[in-house]
Amino acid sequence: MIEIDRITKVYGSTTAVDAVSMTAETGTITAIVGTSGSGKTTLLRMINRLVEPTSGEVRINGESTEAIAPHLLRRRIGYAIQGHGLFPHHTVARNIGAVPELLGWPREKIRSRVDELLTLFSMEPEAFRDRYPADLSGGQQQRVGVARALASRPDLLLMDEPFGALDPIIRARAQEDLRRIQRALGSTILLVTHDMDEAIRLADRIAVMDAGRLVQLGTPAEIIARPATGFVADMVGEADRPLRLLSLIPAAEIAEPGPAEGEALPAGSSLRDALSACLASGREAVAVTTDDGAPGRVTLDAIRRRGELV
Ligand SMILES: Nc1ncnc2c1ncn2[C@@H]1O[C@H](COP(=O)(O)OP(=O)(O)OP(=O)(O)O)[C@@H](O)[C@H]1O
Repeated sequence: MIEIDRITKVYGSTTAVDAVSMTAETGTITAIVGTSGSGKTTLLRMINRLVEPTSGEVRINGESTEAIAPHLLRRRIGYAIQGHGLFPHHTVARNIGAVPELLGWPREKIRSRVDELLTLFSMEPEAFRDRYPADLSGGQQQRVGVARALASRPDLLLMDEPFGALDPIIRARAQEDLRRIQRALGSTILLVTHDMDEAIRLADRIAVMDAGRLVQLGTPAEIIARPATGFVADMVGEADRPLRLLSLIPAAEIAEPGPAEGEALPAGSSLRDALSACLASGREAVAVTTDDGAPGRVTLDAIRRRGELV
């Protein structure tokens, strides 16, 4: 578990981060969201002590980070940033193996870890391990950057706008990959983003920052349905709130028995997908497959009721 306890950073007359407290459970993704200058990056960098806090404390599995030398701490905490920060003159394998090498892992163990991570990221080890960053696409470089941050099985992975430089299609794929890999490895991730859609898609919990303060911490559904302040409501986007809520609810959850015309929605579709399918086909209901595999349907009326915010 990660515990952040009244952490504060003051620069001259600016309080960049103002007594922020929050916890993140092991094996979860927490997204830190806020407008530019709200203190997200400063908060993240105080966790691995790239920025020294003015006051307050961070504990990782009960151990205060103050008690650990910063260079040792950073070997235990992965860090992935926008634009990946790969070493250009090192191969993919050396980039991914950089921290295990510092930790003195045996060569064979590093090699098998590199191959395991490349495979997890859908990059054939034979084809990629000896390439240099310049010979990869932007999306591949980004995957190698995240693989490097995960290589030593860190207690925690910090990510600062990791997908910021990617185009929307590659970005959506990178988000799906991250979620899949995070589940497979059970990693604990704190991720900074200014993109509320990204936070909603990826995070178990969202922390909203405004002017250095934490203004709300909750699940995506809580943040959308009950924004704590006008600022949070603005971040979610007033007009988009019902659609965003629908995107979090599986269609199977409100499926009812009965026939519907057309092909069934793929398993795992959300109510937003169901709404879209109804609108596109001009039908009042769409066929879905329920969790127990039986045929069912979701009606426009049911979607409308579920999307109400009051
Ligand atoms: N080294 C520094 N010296 C002085 N002020 C700083 C320093 N680093 C950050 N700040 C100030 O602290 C505040 C928070 O900055 P921070 O970079 O944490 O915000 P952010 O939410 O990550 O913004 P962005 O999304 O634009 O990266 C800003 O007002 C910034 O100008």
